Order: sequence, then C-alpha cells, then structure tokens
Amino acid sequence: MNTPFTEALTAAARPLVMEVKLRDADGRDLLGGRSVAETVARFETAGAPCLSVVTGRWFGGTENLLGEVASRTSLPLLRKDFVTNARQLERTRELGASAVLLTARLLPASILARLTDRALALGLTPFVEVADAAEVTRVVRGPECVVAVNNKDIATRERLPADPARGRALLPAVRGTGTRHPVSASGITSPAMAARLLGEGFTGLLIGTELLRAPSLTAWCAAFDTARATRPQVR
Ligand SMILES: O=P(O)(O)OC[C@@H](O)[C@@H](O)c1c[nH]c2ccccc12
Repeated sequence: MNTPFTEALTAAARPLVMEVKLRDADGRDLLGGRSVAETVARFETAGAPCLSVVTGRWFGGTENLLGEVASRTSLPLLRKDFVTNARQLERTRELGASAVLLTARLLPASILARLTDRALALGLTPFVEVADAAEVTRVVRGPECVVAVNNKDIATRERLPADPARGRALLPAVRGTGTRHPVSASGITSPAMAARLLGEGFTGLLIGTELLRAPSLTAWCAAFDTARATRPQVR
C-alpha cells in the first residue's frame, strides 16, 4: 500500500525526511532563532519531500507543534513521539500526520503488532524504528511499513554518538521484512555520511539536528548531491 508519505519519499530526487525538532535531548534550542513557520518554509524551499515533526516532550515537542506544522505545509508529515496506545494514533491522524513513529524498543511484540494494524487501518504509514536484529524480527506487515534503523540509542536519550555500522549490519534483515523503504535515522552529521548511507542501500534518510544547524541548506544539499554523484551505488 502506498500512502502520501511513502509515495513522496519514493519519488523524491533527494529522499531526505527533514525534521522539525525544537530542542536536543539536553534542552538546547535547535531552531536557531527561526520560527516554526520559517523552519518549515526553509525545508520546503530545499525540496523536502516530507517532514518529520517531533512532538515528544524530551525534545521540547507538543501535539500543538504538529498541528502548527500541518497548518503551514501540505507536505506529508511523520509524527515522532513515544506512541504506546491507539488513542494517540487517532490523535495523530486528527492533527494531520500521514505517518507515525512506532519504536520497537519501547513496545512489546503484541502491542507493536496491534499498533501497526491500527495505524494502517487509519491510513497512517507505520514508521517502525529498530536498533537491533531482535527488534527487526518483531516488525509485522513490513511491505506496508517504513522500517528505519536508528543509528543512536533511544535508551540513552540519543546522547551518545551515532553508530552507522549498525545500519550496515542490519540492512539485509530490514530488507527481509519486505519493506520497500529501508531508512536510516538519527545522528547523520554530514552530506558525505548521508550519501554513503544511500550508497549502502538505504532508500531514505531522516535528518534533524544536522539540517536544523546547517548555516545554508542550499549549500548542504549541493554538497550532498556532489557526494552522491561521486559515490558508486552498491545495491
Ligand atoms: O537530530 P537527529 O540526530 O538527526 O535525529 C533525528 C531523529 O531521528 C530523532 O529526533 C529521533 C529518533 N527517535 C526519536 C523518537 C522520538 C523523538 C525523536 C526521535
């Protein structure tokens, strides 16, 4: 099943899910003096196919933030939060998202399966985040999900540096779920790293901090395009 979120990601020249996140895990501001509206406009101008909105309060988010972003753009939106029940999924839909983060680390297998079913029934793409091989085995309905490898550890509130080797090791298992959208998420810190992950076989990337902090998004995207063009694709 294709949804606006997966369609946009598949069709994108640059398959980057650009993230609106107000603060990092230590409470430091990430918008750099820009308003939410300006941040959304900046991502749209850079050609983002879809956006992620962090509503989790660890990162300064609220449900209102998702509503605000939805009122500013018609791009498909992913809600990133620690969703644990069906009511939150309904609310996510009401607020205008088209995809929702389900964090395998936080959810027992039966709950992950139930929330995946419920999200799909509501027309939301499950964006299932995994961090190890055991979590990958708990993904259900893989062909209808985005399956994202989180390069950071949510158990340490993502404070430690990213481990891109994790994605490389897990990619075959992630593909084995049947997903058409293996994504690499978190801790992507340069255009070269982003290009390398796509070269390794990820079909999309989720990037927050690095793009929010980039002095020029145009320059970042140009460097990314150059890095991609000079890297052979290994598939
Ligand atoms: O800013 P980064 O390192 O590019 O990471 C983005 C995103 O993956 C991160 O914000 C995130 C990963 N898992 C989450 C769960 C809830 C909220 C946010 C997140």
